[in-house]
Amino acid sequence: MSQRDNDPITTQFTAVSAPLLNGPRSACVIVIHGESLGKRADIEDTPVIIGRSEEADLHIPNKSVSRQHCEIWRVGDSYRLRDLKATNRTRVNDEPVTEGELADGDHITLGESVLKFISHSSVEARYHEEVYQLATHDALTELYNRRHFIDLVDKEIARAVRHRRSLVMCIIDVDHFKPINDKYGHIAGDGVLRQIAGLISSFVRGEDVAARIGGEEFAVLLPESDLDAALAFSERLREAVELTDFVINGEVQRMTISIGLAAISDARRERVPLMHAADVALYRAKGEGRNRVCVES
Ligand SMILES: Nc1nc2c(ncn2[C@@H]2O[C@H](COP(=O)(O)OP(=O)(O)OP(=O)(O)O)[C@@H](O)[C@H]2O)c(=O)[nH]1
Repeated sequence: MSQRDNDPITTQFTAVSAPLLNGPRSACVIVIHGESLGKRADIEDTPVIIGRSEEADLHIPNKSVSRQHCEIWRVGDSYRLRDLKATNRTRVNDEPVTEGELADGDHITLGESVLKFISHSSVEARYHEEVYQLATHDALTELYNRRHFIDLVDKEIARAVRHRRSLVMCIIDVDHFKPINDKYGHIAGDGVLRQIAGLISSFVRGEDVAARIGGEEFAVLLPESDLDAALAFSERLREAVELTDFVINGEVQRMTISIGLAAISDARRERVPLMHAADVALYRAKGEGRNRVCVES
């Protein structure tokens, strides 16, 4: 170490770390106040619709926001906003607008929510992205957390019902997990949960939504899957966990999971009955001996 390194008044050179440079490259809008805080939409080649509708590109589920409140699109190097005849007219920097060009840092007010327009990659955009990541993901497994999963399930159910598409909920619970904690400790238990989450991630497709919804409970929502496809997915995952060597403190342990499945139907067009049905199936899988997949028809 040189003298300079020890000098408390010398500023040390710091290379800008990669994550800071890898922030969003396009313009984006970020919710900075109100419902959906931290949510972001990038504005690329297609217009971005912001509103309360579950199908809006940036979905803000608050009554003060119209179903389709405003849209933002790119024209060459500039970005424009148009109010979509919202009940609470869109305001930019507190002025009501019908249509106009946006400038970096503009505040867009939609009812009780405030969004910020950021025209290019910036440290601030990265900061908001990290806040959003923390708010929506489970720190241990990096899967979605329960709260965000619930938001996404509501959105996917609305879409499936509207387009008359199938959708299946899988609830996954680790079998006899408590003895692992008791024998090896909580930190080793966390490692097992991370490994199981990794297996779940490796089995899901791009449109599937995987989350950790409780201590040793996970869920996967399979849009556009019927029960046969969901059953095949669940069996593959169950078998992969069963065949995995979990090395804990140098000892090989085998683990199993139980899975409950339920598809949307006329009686299950909302999240609560759908998740309840998958839970009933999971409970049956546990009761019938664990390490199995059960379906609630
Ligand atoms: N390591 C770790 N353990 C957790 C976490 N969250 C919950 N647990 C533990 O998960 C265990 C769940 O135990 P139980 O609900 O009795 O279930 P189980 O032993 O898996 O038994 P079955 O589900 O009936 O097969 C408890 O020991 C909890 O302390 C966590 O974040 N990390």
